[in-house]
Amino acid sequence: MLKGTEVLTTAQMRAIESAAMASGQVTGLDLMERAGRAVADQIRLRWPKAGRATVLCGPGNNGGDGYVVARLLHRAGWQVRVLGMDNTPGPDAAEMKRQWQMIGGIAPLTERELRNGPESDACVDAIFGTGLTRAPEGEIAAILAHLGGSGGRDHRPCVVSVDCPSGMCMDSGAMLGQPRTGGGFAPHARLTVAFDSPKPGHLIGLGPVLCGALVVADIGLQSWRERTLDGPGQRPVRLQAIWPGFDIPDQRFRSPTATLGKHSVSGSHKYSHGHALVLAGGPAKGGAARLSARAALRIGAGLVTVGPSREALHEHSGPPDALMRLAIDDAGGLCDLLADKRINAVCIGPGCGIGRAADLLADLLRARRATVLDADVLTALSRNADLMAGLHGDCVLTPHMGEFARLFPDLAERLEETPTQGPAWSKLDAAREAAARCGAVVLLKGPDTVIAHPDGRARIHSAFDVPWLATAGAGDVLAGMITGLLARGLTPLDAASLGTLIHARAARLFGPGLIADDLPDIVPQVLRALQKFQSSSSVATALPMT
Ligand SMILES: NC(=O)C1=CN([C@@H]2O[C@H](COP(=O)(O)OP(=O)(O)OC[C@H]3O[C@@H](n4cnc5c(N)ncnc54)[C@H](O)[C@@H]3O)[C@@H](O)[C@H]2O)[C@@H](O)CC1
Ligand SMILES: Nc1ncnc2c1ncn2[C@@H]1O[C@H](COP(=O)(O)OP(=O)(O)O)[C@@H](O)[C@H]1O
Ligand SMILES: [K+]
Repeated sequence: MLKGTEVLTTAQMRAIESAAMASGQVTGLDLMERAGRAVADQIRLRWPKAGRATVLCGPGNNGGDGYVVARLLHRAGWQVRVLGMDNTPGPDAAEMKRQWQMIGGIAPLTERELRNGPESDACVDAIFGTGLTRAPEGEIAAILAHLGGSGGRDHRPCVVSVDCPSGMCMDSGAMLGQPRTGGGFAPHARLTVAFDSPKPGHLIGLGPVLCGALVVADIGLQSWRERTLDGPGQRPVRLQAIWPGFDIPDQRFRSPTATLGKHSVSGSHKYSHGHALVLAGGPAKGGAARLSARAALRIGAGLVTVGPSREALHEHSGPPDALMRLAIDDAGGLCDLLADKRINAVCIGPGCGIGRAADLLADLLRARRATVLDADVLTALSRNADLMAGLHGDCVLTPHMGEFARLFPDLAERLEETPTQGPAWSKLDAAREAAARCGAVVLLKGPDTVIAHPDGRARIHSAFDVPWLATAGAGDVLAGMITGLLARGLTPLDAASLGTLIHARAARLFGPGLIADDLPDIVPQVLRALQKFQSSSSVATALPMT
């Protein structure tokens, strides 16, 4: 079952399995038996009454897992039909195949056999797992296309994928040989059982859609995971998932009795909770910045000031009354204001206007405050290499894919290419490369959000279940939340991660019909829930291996 929030690349997973087997304490056969058992157990959990299963076994160890599933389901009273390949797999899979052959036969793994065979309740997809290197072709491609029509939507069986939907690159969530946007052949699983830890592809790209429900099964590799990944020569940076189980990164934030900076709670006051400045734009542009400012207040910044141009100041006179307003005419005015060191976090971009954002940014960056850069300022940045060079480690950039393409066109182009080989270039790779290039935290938005730190640490948040979050102004609210958390003293990576988590949880709590204005006011409910269930939220982390 899902434990912790660590995300592993397929290379890391292989290294861990090899280390476990090299220790002599566990064999490849043991691991395969545990993997197959985990899948069979999940099937039996969902179909407590023995049914009919078709098990599709590929040429490698993923197929080996499939033969284990077939044997265990048969033992549990299921009617099992196996389709397999006429090849000689590695020794472990060969042994599992032999054990199955003592029970039943193996029909050829062809689309015709699959289509013409008796109906089944579950179709176990054990064709390819982490060993996929190129796009499936011919017969296998035809089988995957056939499975793509399943997922329980018609009379065909529910697909249960072993480790991943076959054909999917587990490092990127892309289907090899198919467009990134989907639409080609791909098995849509009802359930995917992955082993030890999720891989990036389960959480980004097409992965969350293709995998269906994801169960991560423990196959007893934890101690080798720690030794392998934390051992000598490894970079101490990890990839994490932000999801239920994600530990809130900062004690200061989650506990009302905790300390904040130097101040104990008994001596704490609004300034010890930080002062956030949200830079707004000219007339008729105030809404976006106001959304950000409200979110920063709700998430717990001690004070929030919104700073529009002088001629727009009167537009900001409405509620919330807790919000302070101050005209900021130009970069000089901003510098004067930032002489007050208590202003410790700034949000620039939402509703700011590209020209004004460009005018203010150089001085803002020189002031070295924790800064969230969103919307218009990202466009300004993309047009000015000097501004880009001024970014620093306390900056968080929050582009959606369109803004990202303006900032890093070459990285975005690579993401458009149809991948033909695994591991395919991914959104995770793109965000990491961007963060390393610009020296700031990059939060690349979408239903799959990737947050990357220049040192290689990265976090993934999947919000495929809240499509209603894609609504005008939701990004402005997110920028405000992160700014508020920066004001509270969280690091840029943690503020971006926690902001993303709270943002999606607020949307989930509200449900369909959400507009961006609703989000800040749901935050208190989310905060209460987070404090109550400190270890029950959702962010995934990946470890780059050198
Ligand atoms: N290594 C281990 O110890 C364990 C592995 N396990 C299972 O083993 C899987 C990985 O096994 P493998 O490394 O054997 O890899 P796979 O079983 O995923 O497939 C690899 C085989 O498919 C071939 N192949 C790759 N792409 C192809 C394509 N497009 N068309 C045709 N053939 C293609 C490869 O040449 C290789 O023969 C995991 O996903 C997991 O299911 C589990 O049993 C747990 C333990
Ligand atoms: N399909 C989706 N499912 C869930 N969340 C999404 C989806 N598309 C976008 N989001 C999220 O919604 C927010 C939209 O932000 P953004 O694109 O900046 O909108 P705006 O500029 O209108 O504020 C981001 O947090 C993004 O991650
Ligand atoms: K599979």
